[in-house]
Amino acid sequence: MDFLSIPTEDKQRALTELREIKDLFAARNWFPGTSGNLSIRVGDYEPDSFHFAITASGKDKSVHTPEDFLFVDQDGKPCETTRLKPSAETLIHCELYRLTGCGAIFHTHTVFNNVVSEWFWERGSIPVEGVELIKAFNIWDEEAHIDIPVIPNYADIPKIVPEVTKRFDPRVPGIMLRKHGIYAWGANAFEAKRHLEAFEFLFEYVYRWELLKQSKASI
Ligand SMILES: CSC[C@@H](O)[C@@H](O)C(=O)COP(=O)(O)O
Ligand SMILES: [Zn+2]
Repeated sequence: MDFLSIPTEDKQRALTELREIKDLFAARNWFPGTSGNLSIRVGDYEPDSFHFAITASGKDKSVHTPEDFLFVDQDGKPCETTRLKPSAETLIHCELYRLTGCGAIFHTHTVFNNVVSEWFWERGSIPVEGVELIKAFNIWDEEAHIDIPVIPNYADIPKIVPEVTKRFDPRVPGIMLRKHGIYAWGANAFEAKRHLEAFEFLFEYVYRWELLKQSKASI
């Protein structure tokens, strides 16, 4: 599908949703120091042809400006003439859309996600055992176990892309970049938000549980 044939109302709706999510997460301090990025796909999806709205790079995500978002294609190239630069991490969004066909991707840096990614770095994934909120990922087994993949955080973003491809797990709608942040996705903004919130809850749970286990072991 050609970008110009996507209805204007669909593009406007995506921008409004992005603005609302941006406000909400900014209020939770989920974008410290201009970190984080958000995207919502518009129009039809084919693995080699799709479009999405994404946050412009380096912006303070706690304020509104007319230059907060732009539209890019499956290669991360702007769809319209603009002086805005898409997020430096746009290629990670491109790869996640390609792999999943999802409708929205949200990325945040928090202290809890950073700390647990480092704590479990050598293991290659963050284990979560039997916590109720795993159900937010549509995993309904009793006492479910999940492993949230942790991948290296290279300065060169294109180098991260094959790591995403390699470690992507269709059962778990998120990937953690070591000491960097979580990428969570979903069929639409509602689902991606639910997934991101569940990941952040689980990271805090894991952090606190690990700490408790350590203090018990040292008594
Ligand atoms: C300013 S630290 C965070 C960045 O390096 C990056 O990881 C990030 O999440 C935001 O980059 P951006 O280009 O604004 O989308
Ligand atoms: Zn980041």
